[in-house]
Amino acid sequence: MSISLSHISKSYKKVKAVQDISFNVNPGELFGLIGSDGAGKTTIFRILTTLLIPDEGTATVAGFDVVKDYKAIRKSVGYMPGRFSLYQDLTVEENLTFFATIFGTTIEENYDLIEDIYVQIEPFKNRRAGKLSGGMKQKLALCCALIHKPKVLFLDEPTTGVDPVSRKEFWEMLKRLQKKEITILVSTPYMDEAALCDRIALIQDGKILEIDTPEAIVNKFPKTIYNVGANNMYKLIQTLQGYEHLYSVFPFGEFVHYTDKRDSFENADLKSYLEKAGLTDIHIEPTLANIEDAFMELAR
Ligand SMILES: Nc1ncnc2c1ncn2[C@@H]1O[C@H](COP(=O)(O)OP(=O)(O)OP(=O)(O)O)[C@@H](O)[C@H]1O
Repeated sequence: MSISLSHISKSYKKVKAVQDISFNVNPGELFGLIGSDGAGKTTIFRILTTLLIPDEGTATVAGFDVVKDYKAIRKSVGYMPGRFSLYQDLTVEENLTFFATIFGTTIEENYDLIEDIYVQIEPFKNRRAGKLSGGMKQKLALCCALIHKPKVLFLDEPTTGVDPVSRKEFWEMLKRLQKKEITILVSTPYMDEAALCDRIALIQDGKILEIDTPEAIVNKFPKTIYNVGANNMYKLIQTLQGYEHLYSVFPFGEFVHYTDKRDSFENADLKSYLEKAGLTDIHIEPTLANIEDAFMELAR
């Protein structure tokens, strides 16, 4: 097992940040921690990277105990924290040299691991990190986390605040790194990114709601979902919330995702209810559940 947590809990005074968390990550796996702000993701990362001691439970990374073997872990892992991992006043090249030096290595020694990513920021190697775009900062931070060839890579919300094109490129980079036998634990609040992981843990209020492959989590969704659209989205949601057969309704792009309490749902019933409320251009059709639907259902 590359990462193993067993009944980990941590509180900050009265705030129970994580409660009784257990999961394992297999060698070479790309494992996602999926949850919104305050779910406890950063606390888990800080425990696994030995920056925080858990109140209860045990955890190992690359076979080392996070409390007893903290020095060995620090040498074996790469950590890209959500914010502030770069020295803003140092240039791109100086940041990378700094991280290589503190790990007793050089850029040349492990260049093959970062080459794909570094070539994209090399034209700006003399620019200060503080003057880079979000996407470039993220690539540099990833290079810095990789420069000592870690066995396990921790990426805490690496794509938050990054544009959609850079996000896509970033995930393609992670897939390539995975082929180089690096185990990756990544957190994200973006549900579309969850589908790109081998397995995910859905986390809310410091507790795990579910752990499985993204496909299995979606397949377990217990109800048929309908895409419902109409001329006025706000009024549509309000009207649906007043419908006696409603089970759930969530906005989803140009439609809402609607589920019904009944086993035998009739399109026509819902359509006439919406028409009576004055809505027009009504559209109702079954659709497939996604991770966000599964998350909402588990969080109910
Ligand atoms: N140093 C601290 N002191 C007090 N409370 C804290 C501290 N750090 C985190 N918390 C609280 O613990 C809970 C979990 O926070 P954590 O940062 O682990 O979540 P997160 O999922 O990483 O979210 P975010 O993306 O907002 O960092 C939150 O309620 C947060 O407010």
